[in-house]
Amino acid sequence: MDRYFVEVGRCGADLLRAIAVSLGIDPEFFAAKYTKPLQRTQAVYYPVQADDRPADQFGVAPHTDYGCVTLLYQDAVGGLQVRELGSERWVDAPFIEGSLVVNVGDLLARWSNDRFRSTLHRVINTSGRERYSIATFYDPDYTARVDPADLGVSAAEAQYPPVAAGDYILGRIDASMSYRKAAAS
Ligand SMILES: O=C(O)CCC(=O)C(=O)O
Ligand SMILES: [Fe+2]
Repeated sequence: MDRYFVEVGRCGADLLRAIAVSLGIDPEFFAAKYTKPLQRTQAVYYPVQADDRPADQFGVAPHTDYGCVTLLYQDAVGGLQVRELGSERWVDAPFIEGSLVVNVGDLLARWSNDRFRSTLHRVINTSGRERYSIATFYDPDYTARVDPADLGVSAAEAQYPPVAAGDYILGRIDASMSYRKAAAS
């Protein structure tokens, strides 16, 4: 797992170079924002879900990830679905040997002024088998300034003010926790 953590982080850094090139900015732009990245790599276990489960029972309920990019390794069981933009359609993201699924998160959407859009996704494991995945949230330094202007967004176009990456991500985590607490009380 230690080795996976390091290698998947390298993969995330390469991916961000490609994203920088696609935005027409310095390929090393993100490297300077990832000197002590907020990288969380976690294994997730999904028990078997019954065929007659309630409609609101998910392995993971529909959500977007909070940060910049998520690199997901999944096993061959399947169950990950992504929502097609502009439609109500859930599309399977099946296991492909030797591949990682990449999700754009809300912070990259914000940074790029929505040129990159975050991907709504969910997991429903109706395979009858247990499922495992390893999700890596590859996010910038806590103090990295996330300013759309640095990604070539003009002041007139910018929809989001600058924010520190860690403040944004922690704010989102706190909000989801208080929502859960409120729902439980
Ligand atoms: O395990 C998966 O396939 C997805 C996990 C996920 O979406 C998440 O942890 O944010
Ligand atoms: Fe996710």
